[in-house]
Amino acid sequence: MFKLTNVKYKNILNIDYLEIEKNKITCIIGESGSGKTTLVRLLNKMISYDQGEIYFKERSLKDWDSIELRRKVSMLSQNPVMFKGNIRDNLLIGLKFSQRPLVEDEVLKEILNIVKLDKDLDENIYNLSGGEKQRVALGRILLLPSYVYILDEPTSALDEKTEDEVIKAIIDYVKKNNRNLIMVTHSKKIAINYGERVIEVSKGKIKE
Ligand SMILES: Nc1ncnc2c1ncn2[C@@H]1O[C@H](COP(=O)(O)OP(=O)(O)OP(=O)(O)O)[C@@H](O)[C@H]1O
Repeated sequence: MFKLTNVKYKNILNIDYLEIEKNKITCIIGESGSGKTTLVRLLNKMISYDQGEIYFKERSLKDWDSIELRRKVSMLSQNPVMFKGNIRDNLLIGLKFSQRPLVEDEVLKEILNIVKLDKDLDENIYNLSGGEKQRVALGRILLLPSYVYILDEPTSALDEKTEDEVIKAIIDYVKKNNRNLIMVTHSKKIAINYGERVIEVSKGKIKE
Protein backbone atom coordinates (compact mmCIF):
# COMPACT_ATOMS: atom_id res chain seq x y z
CA MET A 1 0.00 0.00 0.00
CA PHE A 2 2.71 2.49 1.12
CA LYS A 3 6.40 2.23 0.45
CA LEU A 4 8.99 4.68 1.80
CA THR A 5 12.59 4.80 0.63
CA ASN A 6 15.30 7.05 2.11
CA VAL A 7 12.71 9.50 3.36
CA LYS A 8 13.90 12.53 5.28
CA TYR A 9 11.79 15.23 6.85
CA LYS A 10 13.69 18.13 8.51
CA ASN A 11 15.79 16.57 11.24
CA ILE A 12 12.69 14.83 12.56
CA LEU A 13 12.35 11.69 10.43
CA ASN A 14 14.94 9.61 8.66
CA ILE A 15 13.53 6.39 7.23
CA ASP A 16 15.70 4.10 5.10
CA TYR A 17 12.95 1.73 4.12
CA LEU A 18 9.44 1.04 5.25
CA GLU A 19 6.61 -0.83 3.65
CA ILE A 20 3.08 -0.72 5.04
CA GLU A 21 1.09 -3.54 3.57
CA LYS A 22 -2.60 -3.62 2.81
CA ASN A 23 -5.00 -5.92 4.68
CA LYS A 24 -2.90 -5.79 7.83
CA ILE A 25 -4.00 -3.82 10.84
CA THR A 26 -0.94 -1.63 11.36
CA CYS A 27 -0.10 0.01 14.69
CA ILE A 28 2.52 2.73 15.04
CA ILE A 29 4.00 3.08 18.49
CA GLY A 30 6.89 5.03 20.01
CA GLU A 31 7.79 7.58 22.65
CA SER A 32 6.26 11.03 22.72
CA GLY A 33 8.08 13.22 20.21
CA SER A 34 9.57 10.26 18.31
CA GLY A 35 7.93 11.27 15.01
CA LYS A 36 4.73 9.19 14.76
CA THR A 37 2.44 12.07 13.85
CA THR A 38 5.00 13.41 11.40
CA LEU A 39 5.13 10.00 9.71
CA VAL A 40 1.36 9.74 9.24
CA ARG A 41 1.11 13.37 8.10
CA LEU A 42 3.58 12.53 5.34
CA LEU A 43 1.41 9.61 4.24
CA ASN A 44 -1.59 11.74 3.36
CA LYS A 45 0.42 14.69 2.07
CA MET A 46 -0.39 17.06 4.91
CA ILE A 47 3.34 17.74 4.80
CA SER A 48 5.90 16.99 2.10
CA TYR A 49 9.14 15.08 2.53
CA ASP A 50 12.47 16.76 1.83
CA GLN A 51 14.25 13.75 0.37
CA GLY A 52 13.55 10.20 -0.78
CA GLU A 53 10.27 8.80 -2.05
CA ILE A 54 6.94 7.73 -0.70
CA TYR A 55 4.73 5.58 -2.90
CA PHE A 56 1.05 4.90 -2.41
CA LYS A 57 -0.22 2.08 -4.62
CA GLU A 58 3.09 2.11 -6.52
CA ARG A 59 2.75 5.78 -7.43
CA SER A 60 4.90 8.54 -5.92
CA LEU A 61 2.99 10.90 -3.65
CA LYS A 62 4.43 13.69 -5.79
CA ASP A 63 2.28 12.40 -8.64
CA TRP A 64 -0.87 12.11 -6.55
CA ASP A 65 -3.25 15.04 -6.53
CA SER A 66 -3.76 15.88 -2.83
CA ILE A 67 -7.55 15.84 -3.04
CA GLU A 68 -7.64 12.59 -4.98
CA LEU A 69 -5.20 11.06 -2.48
CA ARG A 70 -7.20 12.15 0.56
CA ARG A 71 -10.38 10.60 -0.83
CA LYS A 72 -8.52 7.30 -0.56
CA VAL A 73 -6.34 8.03 2.46
CA SER A 74 -8.45 9.60 5.22
CA MET A 75 -6.79 10.83 8.34
CA LEU A 76 -8.10 11.54 11.81
CA SER A 77 -5.77 13.98 13.51
CA GLN A 78 -5.12 14.19 17.24
CA ASN A 79 -7.19 17.35 17.63
CA PRO A 80 -10.07 17.04 15.20
CA VAL A 81 -12.17 20.10 14.44
CA MET A 82 -15.77 20.14 15.68
CA PHE A 83 -18.46 22.27 14.08
CA LYS A 84 -21.43 24.10 15.58
CA GLY A 85 -24.55 21.97 15.48
CA ASN A 86 -25.56 18.52 16.61
CA ILE A 87 -23.98 15.08 16.39
CA ARG A 88 -25.71 14.37 13.07
CA ASP A 89 -24.25 17.55 11.49
CA ASN A 90 -20.79 16.67 12.76
CA LEU A 91 -20.96 13.12 11.44
CA LEU A 92 -22.23 14.12 8.00
CA ILE A 93 -19.81 16.97 7.42
CA GLY A 94 -17.03 14.72 6.10
CA LEU A 95 -19.36 13.32 3.44
CA LYS A 96 -20.54 16.85 2.60
CA PHE A 97 -17.00 18.22 2.27
CA SER A 98 -15.99 15.37 0.01
CA GLN A 99 -19.19 15.81 -2.06
CA ARG A 100 -20.45 12.32 -1.44
CA PRO A 101 -24.06 11.27 -0.97
CA LEU A 102 -25.33 11.70 2.58
CA VAL A 103 -26.66 8.74 4.54
CA GLU A 104 -29.79 8.03 6.58
CA ASP A 105 -29.98 8.27 10.36
CA GLU A 106 -29.96 4.47 10.57
CA VAL A 107 -26.41 4.41 9.17
CA LEU A 108 -25.34 7.18 11.55
CA LYS A 109 -26.74 5.22 14.48
CA GLU A 110 -24.75 2.16 13.42
CA ILE A 111 -21.62 4.30 13.36
CA LEU A 112 -22.37 5.66 16.85
CA ASN A 113 -22.72 2.07 17.96
CA ILE A 114 -19.28 1.22 16.55
CA VAL A 115 -17.66 4.11 18.40
CA LYS A 116 -19.68 3.18 21.52
CA LEU A 117 -21.39 6.54 21.83
CA ASP A 118 -24.84 6.19 23.32
CA LYS A 119 -26.22 9.63 22.42
CA ASP A 120 -29.04 11.06 20.37
CA LEU A 121 -28.15 12.35 16.90
CA ASP A 122 -29.89 15.62 17.82
CA GLU A 123 -27.63 16.22 20.84
CA ASN A 124 -25.74 19.51 20.59
CA ILE A 125 -22.01 18.95 20.15
CA TYR A 126 -21.35 21.67 22.73
CA ASN A 127 -22.67 19.40 25.49
CA LEU A 128 -20.28 16.52 24.79
CA SER A 129 -17.18 15.65 26.78
CA GLY A 130 -13.74 15.54 25.15
CA GLY A 131 -13.85 11.75 24.83
CA GLU A 132 -17.33 11.90 23.31
CA LYS A 133 -16.28 14.50 20.76
CA GLN A 134 -13.32 12.33 19.88
CA ARG A 135 -15.70 9.47 19.10
CA VAL A 136 -17.91 11.70 16.92
CA ALA A 137 -14.82 12.68 14.93
CA LEU A 138 -13.89 9.03 14.62
CA GLY A 139 -17.39 8.20 13.38
CA ARG A 140 -17.11 11.01 10.82
CA ILE A 141 -14.00 9.41 9.34
CA LEU A 142 -15.43 5.88 9.34
CA LEU A 143 -18.41 7.08 7.29
CA LEU A 144 -16.07 7.92 4.42
CA PRO A 145 -15.67 5.01 1.99
CA SER A 146 -11.87 5.38 1.95
CA TYR A 147 -9.27 2.79 0.99
CA VAL A 148 -7.30 3.39 4.17
CA TYR A 149 -8.00 5.14 7.47
CA ILE A 150 -5.09 6.68 9.30
CA LEU A 151 -6.04 7.33 12.89
CA ASP A 152 -3.69 9.34 15.08
CA GLU A 153 -4.35 8.33 18.70
CA PRO A 154 -8.09 7.85 18.05
CA THR A 155 -8.90 6.74 21.57
CA SER A 156 -6.45 8.76 23.69
CA ALA A 157 -9.26 10.43 25.68
CA LEU A 158 -11.04 7.17 26.53
CA ASP A 159 -10.78 4.92 29.56
CA GLU A 160 -9.07 1.58 29.00
CA LYS A 161 -12.24 -0.51 28.79
CA THR A 162 -14.02 1.80 26.32
CA GLU A 163 -10.80 2.15 24.34
CA ASP A 164 -10.58 -1.60 23.94
CA GLU A 165 -14.23 -1.93 22.88
CA VAL A 166 -13.96 0.90 20.35
CA ILE A 167 -10.75 -0.42 18.81
CA LYS A 168 -12.22 -3.89 18.51
CA ALA A 169 -15.36 -2.52 16.81
CA ILE A 170 -13.33 -0.33 14.41
CA ILE A 171 -11.25 -3.33 13.37
CA ASP A 172 -14.37 -5.44 12.76
CA TYR A 173 -15.84 -2.63 10.66
CA VAL A 174 -12.63 -2.15 8.66
CA LYS A 175 -12.35 -5.85 7.91
CA LYS A 176 -16.02 -6.28 7.06
CA ASN A 177 -15.82 -3.42 4.58
CA ASN A 178 -12.47 -4.46 3.08
CA ARG A 179 -10.70 -1.30 4.14
CA ASN A 180 -7.29 -0.73 5.66
CA LEU A 181 -6.22 0.71 8.97
CA ILE A 182 -3.07 2.42 10.19
CA MET A 183 -3.29 3.56 13.77
CA VAL A 184 -0.94 5.55 15.97
CA THR A 185 -1.38 4.41 19.54
CA HIS A 186 0.20 5.17 22.91
CA SER A 187 -0.97 1.78 24.12
CA LYS A 188 1.44 -1.11 23.74
CA LYS A 189 -1.38 -3.35 24.85
CA ILE A 190 -3.58 -2.30 21.91
CA ALA A 191 -0.64 -2.73 19.54
CA ILE A 192 0.15 -6.21 20.85
CA ASN A 193 -3.45 -7.37 20.99
CA TYR A 194 -4.68 -5.96 17.68
CA GLY A 195 -1.73 -4.98 15.51
CA GLU A 196 -1.04 -7.48 12.75
CA ARG A 197 1.99 -5.33 12.08
CA VAL A 198 3.60 -3.11 14.70
CA ILE A 199 6.00 -0.35 13.66
CA GLU A 200 8.01 1.40 16.34
CA VAL A 201 9.32 4.88 15.71
CA SER A 202 12.31 5.82 17.82
CA LYS A 203 13.99 9.21 17.49
CA GLY A 204 12.77 9.56 13.92
CA LYS A 205 13.87 6.11 12.81
CA ILE A 206 12.01 2.85 12.33
CA LYS A 207 12.66 0.15 14.87
CA GLU A 208 10.50 -2.94 14.35
N1 LIG B 1 6.90 21.40 11.52
C1 LIG B 1 7.73 21.15 12.53
N2 LIG B 1 8.79 21.95 12.75
C2 LIG B 1 9.64 21.70 13.75
N3 LIG B 1 9.52 20.67 14.60
C3 LIG B 1 8.49 19.85 14.43
C4 LIG B 1 7.54 20.02 13.41
N4 LIG B 1 6.63 19.03 13.49
C5 LIG B 1 7.00 18.27 14.52
N5 LIG B 1 8.12 18.74 15.10
C6 LIG B 1 8.88 18.11 16.20
O1 LIG B 1 9.23 16.81 15.77
C7 LIG B 1 9.17 15.87 16.83
C8 LIG B 1 8.22 14.73 16.47
O2 LIG B 1 6.88 15.21 16.52
P1 LIG B 1 5.64 14.24 16.33
O3 LIG B 1 4.42 15.07 16.55
O4 LIG B 1 5.77 13.55 15.05
O5 LIG B 1 5.85 13.23 17.52
P2 LIG B 1 4.91 12.06 18.06
O6 LIG B 1 5.72 10.82 18.09
O7 LIG B 1 3.65 12.01 17.28
O8 LIG B 1 4.61 12.55 19.54
P3 LIG B 1 3.33 12.40 20.51
O9 LIG B 1 3.26 10.94 20.89
O10 LIG B 1 3.69 13.26 21.68
O11 LIG B 1 2.14 12.88 19.76
C9 LIG B 1 8.76 16.67 18.04
O12 LIG B 1 9.92 16.99 18.76
C10 LIG B 1 8.10 17.91 17.48
O13 LIG B 1 8.20 18.99 18.34
